Amino acid sequence: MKRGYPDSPSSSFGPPQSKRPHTQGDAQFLEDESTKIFARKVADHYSARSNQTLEEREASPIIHLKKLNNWIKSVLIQLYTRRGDAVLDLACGKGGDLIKWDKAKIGYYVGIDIAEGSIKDCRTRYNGDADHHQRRKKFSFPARLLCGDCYEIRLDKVLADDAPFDICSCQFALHYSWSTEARARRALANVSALLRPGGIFIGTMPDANVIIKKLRQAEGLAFGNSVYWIRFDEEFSDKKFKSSSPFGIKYTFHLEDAVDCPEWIVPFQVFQKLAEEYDFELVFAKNSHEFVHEYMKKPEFVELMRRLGALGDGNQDQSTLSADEWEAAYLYMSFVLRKRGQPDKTQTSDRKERGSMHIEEQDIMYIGSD
Ligand SMILES: C[S@@+](CC[C@H](N)C(=O)[O-])C[C@H]1O[C@@H](n2cnc3c(N)ncnc32)[C@H](O)[C@@H]1O
Repeated sequence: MKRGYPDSPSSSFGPPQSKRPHTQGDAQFLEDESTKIFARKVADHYSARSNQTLEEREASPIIHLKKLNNWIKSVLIQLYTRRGDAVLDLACGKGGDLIKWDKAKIGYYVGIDIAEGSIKDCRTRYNGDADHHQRRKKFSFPARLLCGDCYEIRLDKVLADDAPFDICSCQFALHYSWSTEARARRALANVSALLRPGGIFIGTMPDANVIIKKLRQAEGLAFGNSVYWIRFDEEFSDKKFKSSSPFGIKYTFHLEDAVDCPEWIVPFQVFQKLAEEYDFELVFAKNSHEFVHEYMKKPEFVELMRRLGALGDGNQDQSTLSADEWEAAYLYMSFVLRKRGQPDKTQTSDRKERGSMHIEEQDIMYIGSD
């Protein structure tokens, strides 16, 4: 078996090192502190991003990429959600997917995010007054919002009455859990504990194989184009990644008009093995380019793409993704995991929905790690 970092999907990063000896005392304290500092940095970055007006959004240099990513999320949601499903939206952000869930006719929604500003925006959007120009009709499902670190806190306790969920979605956010093994495990343990047997975990995250390949092709430690750049820390100057330490591989990611913060590589094969430990089996994993090619073969998703306008409407609007946006899309992949087991059809859910149809500011629950 090839050791080291995988360049191709068939290579392996080696098994997760669950028994890796932890550094003791001061070193452990410093590691914990720096993990907290980075989590705060990520939270502050997203919290500070204000809600854009429709005009500002349309003027974004990556508007077509945003629309393409919305199409990918919509496809995932439409493929795996059934009417009445209870949904856990991990790192829900400003609630950009609320309309998608509404279209899928879900029955209950719980959204959690570490960024207070984003959760507040999500509340405003859910209550129906997010868009300055458009007051949309009320959402048809009750919801609950929480603010906290999903990769630190045990959510099974916090959400004991809301579980089990039929589907969990973590869009463009799971990589923030790969700063340490403990956080990556907490993320998977949380999702596994809250999903029902047979429940589905969908997500989109950076494609480690593409990023590492581009790093190795680059002259230095940075690469990118007019819409994004990625820069690795000096400690990775040899561009070699040990299979024994697949966590904490940090880089800085800048995406025009969207992201500017530390992120972590998620070697997919390690992720898959780790997920198996938490009772997940892989349904599929696809780079965004492959995803587009595959689902653009289906007329309903072609029509959805036309309506969202990522590739222009094929009619008057000929505007489409730029080559640089298409290259940035290549940095991402989507995955679908299924929690092992069969749903118990004889048993009705004993979930006590705690959401409401209108969320007051004081209804947002702030959760800490104790
Ligand atoms: C790129 S945004 C995606 C938001 C949303 N899922 C979407 O697709 O529109 C990443 C989100 O992850 C959230 N996030 C990052 N680390 C987190 C953590 N430890 N716990 C909860 N949310 C986190 C950020 O605050 C941000 O809202």
